[in-house]
Amino acid sequence: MIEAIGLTKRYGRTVAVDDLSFTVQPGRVTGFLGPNGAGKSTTMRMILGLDRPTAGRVLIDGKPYTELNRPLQTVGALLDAKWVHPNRSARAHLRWLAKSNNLPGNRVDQVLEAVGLTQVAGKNAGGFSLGMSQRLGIAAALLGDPKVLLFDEPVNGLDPEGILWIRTFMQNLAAEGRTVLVSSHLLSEMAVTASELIVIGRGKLITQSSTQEFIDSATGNTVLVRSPQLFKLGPLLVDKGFTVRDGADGSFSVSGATSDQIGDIAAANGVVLHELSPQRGSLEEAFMQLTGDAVEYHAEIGK
Ligand SMILES: Nc1ncnc2c1ncn2[C@@H]1O[C@H](COP(=O)(O)OP(=O)(O)OP(=O)(O)O)[C@@H](O)[C@H]1O
Repeated sequence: MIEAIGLTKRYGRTVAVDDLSFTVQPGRVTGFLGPNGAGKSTTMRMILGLDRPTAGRVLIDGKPYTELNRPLQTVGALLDAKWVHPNRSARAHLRWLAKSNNLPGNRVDQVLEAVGLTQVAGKNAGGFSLGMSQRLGIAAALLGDPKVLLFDEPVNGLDPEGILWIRTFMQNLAAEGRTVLVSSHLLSEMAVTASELIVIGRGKLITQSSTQEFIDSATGNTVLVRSPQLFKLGPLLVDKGFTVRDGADGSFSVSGATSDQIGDIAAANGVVLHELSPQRGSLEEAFMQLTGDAVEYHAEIGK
């Protein structure tokens, strides 16, 4: 478990992290979301003892990182995947890491296998694609078999196959009972990866909730309805107290009703439906609304 309590970091006059409190539970993937500059990386660095909080604290299984007896066996992190000696093979890189951290050498082949790099373990890591480098970074994070794992923007720049691989891998790590915290500024990716979300903006907590709750509160319940008999259906829906708005191409947008309710009313009144679709597309918009004021740099239109 990770616990941040009033965590604060100032760089001169910049408040990168501002009185942030949250908990990250084991057994699930927790997404750490926020626009660029929100303070995600700074928070992760403080969790890992790479930066000192100006105020507050952050604990891993009840202790600050600097007080952990076996840090690499407690927490593993993927911060910058390109951090590897270019002329060293993947296996040599991991052996060196294992040796310098007093970790058993037999873990190297286990973690190479776990991330699917066994076949290329003898090749120079400098020639690895971004996806392979990410896998090597994850292998390094897993060397100490830690119960807590942090991933900072792990899918940035990856192709769809690489994204899917990392997503599944993180979910499997959580299913093993580990604590998995993954930062991203991509809400749509987090929506399918994480079951819990911590959303920050300008260093402050905006919300911590389950992903489902976040999506439900973000999207509301608007349903798009297309029918050649909208003139008949519209008044029926209004009578039931639902709000009906004209949409594009002669469609309706209905608020306050589920698609089941609308379908039932249509069927009971012999109304033909051509489309009945719950609108979930506004997830990114909801994220923008929530974090909009918290974006550090807005693009200046017209420049
Ligand atoms: N070493 C530093 N010195 C001064 N300011 C810093 C330093 N590190 C971060 N900041 C500032 O702190 C704020 C938060 O930055 P941080 O990198 O933690 O955000 P982030 O959410 O990880 O953003 P991104 O998604 O762009 O990586 C920004 O205003 C940034 O400019």
